[in-house]
Amino acid sequence: MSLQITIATRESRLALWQAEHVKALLEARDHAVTLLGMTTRGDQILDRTLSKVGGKGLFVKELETALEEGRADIAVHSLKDVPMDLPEGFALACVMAREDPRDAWVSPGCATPADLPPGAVIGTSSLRRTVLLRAMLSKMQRDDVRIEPLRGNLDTRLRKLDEGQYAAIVLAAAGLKRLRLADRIRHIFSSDEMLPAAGQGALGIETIAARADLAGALAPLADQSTWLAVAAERAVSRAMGGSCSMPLAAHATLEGKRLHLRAAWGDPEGAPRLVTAEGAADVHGVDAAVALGERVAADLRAAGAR
Ligand SMILES: NCc1[nH]cc(CCC(=O)O)c1CC(=O)O
Repeated sequence: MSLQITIATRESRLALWQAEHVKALLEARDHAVTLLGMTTRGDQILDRTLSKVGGKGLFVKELETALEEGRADIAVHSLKDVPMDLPEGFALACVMAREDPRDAWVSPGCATPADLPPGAVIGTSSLRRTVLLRAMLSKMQRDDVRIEPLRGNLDTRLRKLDEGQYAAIVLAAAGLKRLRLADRIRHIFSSDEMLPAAGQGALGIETIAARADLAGALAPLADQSTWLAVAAERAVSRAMGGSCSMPLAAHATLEGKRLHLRAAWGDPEGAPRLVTAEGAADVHGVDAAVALGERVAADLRAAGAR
């Protein structure tokens, strides 16, 4: 059955690309789709790091209000920005196939961190990237390198790099690839070098939980392997306190039915060291993926993560 579907979306270039992507997929199945663009608190606060102003919920609240008031039917999110527990009455109806989950190094002058000149400044505001970079730089005996805050949408961050405020910045490869900015990438960190954030690279579609009428339209967009991987990753985050503003990485990969999960935590104020944990399990459903995530989180805590 063909439906009339309105998509609530933020208005950054990346958010609009993602909403247009979902629109095209739904239109290909004969649904009539309209976009409802909106500005969120998270888009307006550009001068402070997100963890200090309330975290990622800031990017989804206004979209949820539009769903609640019936102004939109679905909201498209970068899954990384979606809180571990949605407010009562909302559901993550669909997780789509993941883009590249890794982090990218963007720098006009330095092919990798090893090329950084003395005293160089790297830009990032993510606590996860900060603790992972600190650990990496410490191993390289590069305590001279500074890591400084970098906020704003992708274009803003690239502009600040081009203006010379930073020697390099670290961004999600997925966002750069979606906006055809992959030519800016000098190096993609392997997950051994820099473990990705829970949900990085995946898109999630949120609805009011009661909207069973949308299930048929959304089912063809869902990707079961991504769903299992991100369920495990998000279970680590939830078990570690649920906050998205944690210096925490969690990344899972599926080989057949075998789900491998790794997690890392670093103390932003402490020594530049990482606490890590990993595990694997045969998964036939989301419960086993979540159980693996909880087990790895318990190991991470036992190893000293807070
Ligand atoms: N926090 C902002 C955000 N949310 C999702 C992405 C990238 C795309 C993705 O992970 O799907 C980004 C930009 C970045 O981290 O560089």
